[in-house]
Amino acid sequence: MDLPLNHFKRAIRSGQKQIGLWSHLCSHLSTEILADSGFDWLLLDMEHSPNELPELLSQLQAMKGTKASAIVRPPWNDMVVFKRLLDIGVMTLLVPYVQTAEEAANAVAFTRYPPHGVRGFAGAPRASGYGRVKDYAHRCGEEICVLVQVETVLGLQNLEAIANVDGIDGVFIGPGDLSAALGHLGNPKHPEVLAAIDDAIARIRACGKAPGILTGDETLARHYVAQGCLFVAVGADQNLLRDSAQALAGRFKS
Ligand SMILES: O=C(O)C(=O)C[C@H](O)[C@@H](O)CO
Repeated sequence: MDLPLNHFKRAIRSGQKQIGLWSHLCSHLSTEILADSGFDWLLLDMEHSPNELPELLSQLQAMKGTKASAIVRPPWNDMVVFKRLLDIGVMTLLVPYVQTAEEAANAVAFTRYPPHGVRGFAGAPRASGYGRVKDYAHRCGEEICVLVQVETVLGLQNLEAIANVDGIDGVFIGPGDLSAALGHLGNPKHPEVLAAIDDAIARIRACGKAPGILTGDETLARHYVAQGCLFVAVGADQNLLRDSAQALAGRFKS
């Protein structure tokens, strides 16, 4: 068996935009439906959704063979969590709350086997096709993609240092947390936040790395694509479900 290719990593490396959807629902059934809906990637969230390893594994299985790439956001920049996610076959990680180059370098090291990093070795994990991918241990670093999330003032100050860390493939700006950090909690469309995001996108691009973002506002999403964001989440599954369920009920009950 050959090492599986990371289509998302290859796409952002070659400058192709990737449109995604944020997934909070923690369900292999809804993930299976979403994965064949036309999105390039789905973000399976462990930071702000009640996803644990068994649910996540079912969602990865549901996405197998679909056109959408799985990106997993672990709850924290944590070696042990990364090791378990990589073993079950996660190929792309979005690491929250990275503020310094050192934290970015740690995130990369957690995904690489020695001597390039500190990932613990498992004999035949799911990621290696249960041992059928013979060169998995030596080659997996080529396909593993590390995206870091910058969402604080300190992170913005260190943006170039973070983006330039070897092994960092992209930098995602967290508009929600960044707006809070800039004193505009709950208002990611405040002019100061929008200006900071545009500036960050340009700086990430200047480092030759892929910028990414999330917004449910279609006009803003198109603006971010035009600014050069290469991976843009344009909505979230729980909001789609909430809005369409509420609208359907409303049409009959009002
Ligand atoms: O700061 C942000 O914005 C994010 O990190 C995304 C949030 O977690 C959330 O809006 C996802 O629904």
